[in-house]
Amino acid sequence: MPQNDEVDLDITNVAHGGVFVARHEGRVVFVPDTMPGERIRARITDRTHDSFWRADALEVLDAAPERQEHVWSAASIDREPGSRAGGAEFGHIRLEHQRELKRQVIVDALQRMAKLDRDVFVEAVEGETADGTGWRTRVRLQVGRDGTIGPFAPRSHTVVPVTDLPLATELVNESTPFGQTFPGAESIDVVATGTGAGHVLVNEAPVKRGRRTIRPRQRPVPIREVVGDREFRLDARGFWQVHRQAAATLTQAVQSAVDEALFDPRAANLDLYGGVGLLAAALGDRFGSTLRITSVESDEGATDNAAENLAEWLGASAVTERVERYVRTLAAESSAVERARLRAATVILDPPRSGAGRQVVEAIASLAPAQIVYVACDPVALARDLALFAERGYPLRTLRAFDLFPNTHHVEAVATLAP
Ligand SMILES: C[S@@+](CC[C@H](N)C(=O)[O-])C[C@H]1O[C@@H](n2cnc3c(N)ncnc32)[C@H](O)[C@@H]1O
Repeated sequence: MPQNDEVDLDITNVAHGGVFVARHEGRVVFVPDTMPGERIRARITDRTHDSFWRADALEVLDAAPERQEHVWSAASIDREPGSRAGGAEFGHIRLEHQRELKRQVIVDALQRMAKLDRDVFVEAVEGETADGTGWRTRVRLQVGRDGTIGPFAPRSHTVVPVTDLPLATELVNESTPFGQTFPGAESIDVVATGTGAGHVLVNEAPVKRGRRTIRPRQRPVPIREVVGDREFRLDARGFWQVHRQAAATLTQAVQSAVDEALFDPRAANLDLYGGVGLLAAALGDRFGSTLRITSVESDEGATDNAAENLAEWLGASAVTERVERYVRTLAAESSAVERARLRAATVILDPPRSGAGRQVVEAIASLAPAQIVYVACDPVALARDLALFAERGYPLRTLRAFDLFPNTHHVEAVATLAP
């Protein structure tokens, strides 16, 4: 019989964030490591919210037909919840069904937040492995008090030592110093480039000086990545798409998301949250040498690299600025000529997980561009921003989704918006 906080739960739905939904005593309970259609034994771990509780899955009583042995034994439900490795929340679900659940999360977010009845197909990337392993080119491992490295257990700061990283590429696994300790460090990043170089970067812990917390300055580690025939320079610690096929997949997706009829290479095109210029280059490769585009990014090192990566387009430039501020200034201070160029523009938008938000959406919409291509790594933030854009005259035209993060709950989407 279940004891104390232990309950038997029927799992009915998938929720955003890698957890699943059950009901208990009239409340929603969020549980990881299970899936819809299962009956599980769970332990309630968090009763602090009125509207929902959280629980850990302890044992599967009735398994769904889509359950498989976890692709990463370190994350298996056979382990105590606190010693399961985080970062592979869907690894116990067959890959096809993971995509179906991601589809449901997107469709649900669009319905709830944007009042849109829209289906979407979650596409596998070209050359994906049968079990969705071997794709991560970048991994951050946390360092425990004793210097041990590993991922955190989900929703905790407990480091789980591991001996392999199945989601990562072979080169990441070969480069990872499993079993070594890094006393005093906060984390290590293992980066394997598409050009075949493996890097281990040690991130020193921040130091306290009085009330201030000072992050040690890290020297840049220049690396190269290749997409098709094009080479990109970047810092190993800087942003780069994580799946070995992600940069190529998003390059093609953005190229085909742009409506040629609405595209003007000489307009004041924008690549917002531009990183090292990947998506500006995607437009340059599709629309040619006359392309005019400004890539806007808050990280100065990335912008320096973007300027070099985009050097072959005379009309391309890279600006270090927060997007909120950049678009607000454009909206407030552009001359009549600049405004006309902005009205003809295509705006690419690839924000971090939190999305663009109201301020950025309002400023972009007030520029009245010809079209917007929104690249999103969070379906809920995307749906919220789509609602804001639709209210301002930019309804959703096309939507594609890509499984760029197999065996995790994450999913990427590319949307085109136009009046
Ligand atoms: C999802 S990445 C996209 C990068 C690039 N489009 C690519 O595909 O490689 C988001 C980028 O936005 C930058 N960023 C985050 N918040 C920002 C902000 N408020 N303003 C400008 N850039 C920001 C990050 O440094 C990061 O490079």
